Amino acid sequence: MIELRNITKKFYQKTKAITALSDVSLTVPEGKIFGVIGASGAGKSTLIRCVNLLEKPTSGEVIVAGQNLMNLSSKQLAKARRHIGMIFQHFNLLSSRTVFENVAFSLELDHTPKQEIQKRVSDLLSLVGLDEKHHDYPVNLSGGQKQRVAIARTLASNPKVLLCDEATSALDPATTKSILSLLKDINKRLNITILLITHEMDVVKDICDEVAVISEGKLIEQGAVSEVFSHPKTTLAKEFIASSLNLEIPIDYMERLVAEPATDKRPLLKLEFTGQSVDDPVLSEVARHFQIDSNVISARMDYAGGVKFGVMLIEVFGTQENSLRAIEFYKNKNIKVEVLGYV
Ligand SMILES: Nc1ncnc2c1ncn2[C@@H]1O[C@H](COP(=O)(O)OP(=O)(O)OP(=O)(O)O)[C@@H](O)[C@H]1O
Repeated sequence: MIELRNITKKFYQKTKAITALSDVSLTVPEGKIFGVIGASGAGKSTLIRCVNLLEKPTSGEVIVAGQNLMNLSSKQLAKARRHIGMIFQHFNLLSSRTVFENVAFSLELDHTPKQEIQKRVSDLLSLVGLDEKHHDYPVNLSGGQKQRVAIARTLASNPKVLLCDEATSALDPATTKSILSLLKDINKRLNITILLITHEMDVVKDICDEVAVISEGKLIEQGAVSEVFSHPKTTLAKEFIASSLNLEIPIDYMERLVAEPATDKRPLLKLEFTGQSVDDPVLSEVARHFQIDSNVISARMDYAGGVKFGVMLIEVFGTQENSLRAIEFYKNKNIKVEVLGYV
């Protein structure tokens, strides 16, 4: 549904050329959700803006729904863009129009009959969960509600493709979840292909089928989410995965933590489960084999694309010799073990 072929984008500032994208190629199959993740300045916004030619690539091809957008006249491009919806981090609603009028805007421009507009907008507002808000103005809505209006507005023109430019970055975690689940729902129900850019691995984990990692204008890794989570090849992909598994040592453990073993102290271990870790009941196996008891201090286990991964802090009770054997056992199961200290 979306194909970028060898896209390069250069910006020129006086005599200086900045290469924002360098030979980027990606394919998003129909009905899929594809995420592009990268740090600030990596080229994400430029990439997504190239898909509807808000930025014209310096070279390369942009093919959406079988049409090579680079070859179209401006009139043809305007028509093709109607099938490419876009939502933004800061919603971009018209503040002088009500929720209803914002969603109706593109239909009015199209001279859609009034009755039809009434029905279509009501259906869309119902779809995004805003039945009660027809006559409210954007200023009186929460961030999540504003993004729902923006989604309804873009759906009004029956897009085949939805581009999401950091659509949840201005929202709190709970609202982010609800908007992501709305996007997933739209993707499934209306078979709309979604390309999103984000700097948060959680967004990718929650809704994407496929992911590409962008760094300094280049796609350095891409594949199915399960594949990238289970076998990340680049350091950057590993860092993004680790960032979605951030676990901190609780303060009272931190206060007791020392670097060296002592008779009255127990090891505090961090166990990291990746897609390569063996999916066995390891805590109870360690208890049985090595007479080691484990106290789980905190844990964050998750699934992405059918792969279990996560991180766990455990306090280990047992002899020093058995603790070392348990650590070896975990390592043999491809679980990454770090001795954080002794508590
Ligand atoms: N209009 C422009 N003129 C000159 N340079 C630009 C322009 N737009 C982007 N750039 C440069 O291109 C590079 C990529 O920028 P881009 O905004 O695409 O990154 P990003 O990954 O979206 O970053 P962020 O997450 O901070 O928005 C940066 O070095 C940026 O300074």
